[in-house]
Amino acid sequence: MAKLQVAIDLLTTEEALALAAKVAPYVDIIELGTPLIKNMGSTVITAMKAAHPDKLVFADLKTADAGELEADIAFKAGADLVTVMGAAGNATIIGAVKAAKAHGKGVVVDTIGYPDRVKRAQEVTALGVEFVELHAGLDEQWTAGYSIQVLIDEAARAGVPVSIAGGVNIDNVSAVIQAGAIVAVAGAAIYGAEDPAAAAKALREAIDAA
Ligand SMILES: O=C([C@H](O)CO)[C@H](O)[C@H](O)COP(=O)(O)O
Repeated sequence: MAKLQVAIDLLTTEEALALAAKVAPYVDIIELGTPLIKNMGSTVITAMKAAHPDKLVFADLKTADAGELEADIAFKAGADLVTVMGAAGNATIIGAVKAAKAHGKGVVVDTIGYPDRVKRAQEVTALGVEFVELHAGLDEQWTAGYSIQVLIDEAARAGVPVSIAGGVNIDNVSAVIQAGAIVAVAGAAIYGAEDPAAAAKALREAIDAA
């Protein structure tokens, strides 16, 4: 069954915990966004895992170097999954995977900004990562002409475990799952909704029906 990941791009631990409390019944993975971790440090990871020990806590570190060291910090704080940039060297990804194995946790590679996301997804899967995030970041989403269809098409031909992030919402989540993504990542569609719990519930139901 495909998973729903809520991406929390809020800026304080208090706000993140409040949102997670509302949407936890409907999500499998709670992502602490990069701006949130940069603002609050690894303490937000510890607080979220303590509040939701039954969920996978995803620390969106977007590591570009010192893979083993940065991943180790997040795993010690309570993360289950951490991100490393696909644009980083293989040595960085291998280092993070080493830390993940030591903790019994996992690494996700984020392909944001990478020219050929499918090729990189296939390469890094061989390095032992859990899955690869086919990702159009917020800046790319706000660029004229952006469509999530690009990511959906890439997922359909990736042939390796992928998630999709970059404007997932109730109108496109079925296509995201039907394309083969094992995880649908939804940020603004949940935290920006008037009723985040209802938004998460609708996404959960659409995923389960896809
Ligand atoms: O990872 C993200 C971005 O780089 C900011 O941290 C987002 O969480 C990701 O893009 C999902 O958010 P939405 O696109 O708002 O669904």
